[in-house]
Amino acid sequence: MSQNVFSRISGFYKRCLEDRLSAIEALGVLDEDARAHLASGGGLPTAVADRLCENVIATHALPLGLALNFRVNQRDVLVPMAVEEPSVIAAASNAARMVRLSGGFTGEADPPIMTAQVQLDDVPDVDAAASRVVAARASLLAAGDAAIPRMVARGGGCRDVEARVLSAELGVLVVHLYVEVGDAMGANLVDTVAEAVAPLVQRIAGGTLGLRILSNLTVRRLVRVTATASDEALGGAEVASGIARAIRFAELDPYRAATHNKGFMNGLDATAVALGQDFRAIEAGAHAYAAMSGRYRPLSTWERIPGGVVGRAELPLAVGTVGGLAEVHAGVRAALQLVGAKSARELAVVLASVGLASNLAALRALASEGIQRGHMRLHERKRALAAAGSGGAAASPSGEAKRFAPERADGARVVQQGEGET
Ligand SMILES: CC(C)(COP(=O)([O-])OP(=O)([O-])OC[C@H]1O[C@@H](n2cnc3c(N)ncnc32)[C@H](O)[C@@H]1OP(=O)([O-])[O-])[C@@H](O)C(=O)NCCC(=O)NCCSC(=O)C[C@@](C)(O)CC(=O)[O-]
Ligand SMILES: NC(=O)C1=CN([C@@H]2O[C@H](COP(=O)(O)OP(=O)(O)OC[C@H]3O[C@@H](n4cnc5c(N)ncnc54)[C@H](OP(=O)(O)O)[C@@H]3O)[C@@H](O)[C@H]2O)C=CC1
Repeated sequence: MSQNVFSRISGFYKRCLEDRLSAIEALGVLDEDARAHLASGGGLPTAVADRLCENVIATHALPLGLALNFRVNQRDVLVPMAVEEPSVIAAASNAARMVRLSGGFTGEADPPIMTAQVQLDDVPDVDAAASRVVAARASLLAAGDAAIPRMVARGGGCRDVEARVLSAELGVLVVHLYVEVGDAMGANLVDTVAEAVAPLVQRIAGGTLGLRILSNLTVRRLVRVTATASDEALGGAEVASGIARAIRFAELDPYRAATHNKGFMNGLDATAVALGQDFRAIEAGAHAYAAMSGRYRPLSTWERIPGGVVGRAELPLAVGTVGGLAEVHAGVRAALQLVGAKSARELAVVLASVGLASNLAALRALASEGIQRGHMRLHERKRALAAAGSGGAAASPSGEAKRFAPERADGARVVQQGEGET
């Protein structure tokens, strides 16, 4: 399968659904199963669903769309998003188009190091116990590695030990084991390590054993991305200055920072859902990191530079290209093929870039015309559907829900065959 896609497909949204799918199939990034899955409308067989969680009675669908125009570390990327909110995909595509004119997103992710926590209470002389734990580093790493031999064989495993005294008075000691998890998100692997090393940790430190679980604040698994956009692409110097002023607002005010970060997570979460990632874990880590300085802050900044703005974001991001749903959900497999990330680290950089794009699109709109024109124009289509009732089937003139084509501003239905890519 080819991975040399060209993600700048102008006017993609004006085509009908079948034409969009054909255009993507023609790129050659999907295998036969993924093509068949998407051509059949996606979804999940109930027999598979019945194995994924408990008490299953049906499946519950979301639209799957593609955000376009992304270029990340010199590679064009198609970004699948599973999301119900209108304008999220359009907005990310819009900002990616602007950033692309300045060369695209660049970024790097730390090695995939997860954190296992072991809690001990009532530890006598807790500072001395912490020193003993650190001194026993080699045997703790070996005990952890022994619990995950296949991960060690593929080059991962336990890397470091840290002892944190949370309360000297109460003798609360928490021991961290840092575990490299390859291309997995790693939660189950790390929980295995936490439970395996806990008895040894207790023998070394004393006290009463408590929880043995990963931390979702994966501070040794950060991703950093940056992007620039020119005044011209943004719609003028005033808009660019407005974006930089929006950052000052978010830095000064947690009420604004929460909305800023919601906008940042818009496309990131949608992509994480399409890719079968644990979005609860991603959200927990991102917001905990945003508050790490003691004050809740924006996950991204945009700074004025001559002729434009430069954006930067840093956040913990534990995602995987293997494990979780990757082997069992045909839609997730198709989404992973569309993104084409070769490793968990590469995937993390793509996801953080999507976050920065969502953030830029929202700030550009907020700093210029306001959010409502673009957002509500797309929201209206949903309202029309709701007014027509019965989830869309009744709204389609042919009675065929799948043949839904977007409406242009003039209300005409648009079905364009063979529209050229630019
Ligand atoms: C909505 C747009 C993109 C319209 O923007 P526009 O200026 O009308 O777009 P355009 O016609 O100039 O098209 C530019 C590009 O946008 C994309 N695009 C344009 N229209 C579509 C569409 N229908 N479907 C798919 N893609 C679309 C497409 O890539 C297109 O390129 P082209 O294909 O023409 O070469 C713009 O107004 C925008 O970016 N708005 C931001 C919307 C947004 O952020 N929505 C998120 C929900 S609001 C929220 O939750 C967060 C918030 C706002 O509270 C966060 C915060 O406060 O920070
Ligand atoms: N707080 C949280 O965030 C929690 C999350 N979870 C859930 O845990 C799941 C994620 O855990 P995770 O451990 O990633 O998933 P899995 O349990 O699916 O483990 C990953 C699997 O991938 C296999 N694998 C194959 N190739 C590789 C490779 N190159 N690198 C790494 N692993 C490879 C591993 O094989 P092998 O066994 O041979 O090593 C392992 O079986 C998610 O479903 C999440 O929702 C669970 C508990 C808590």
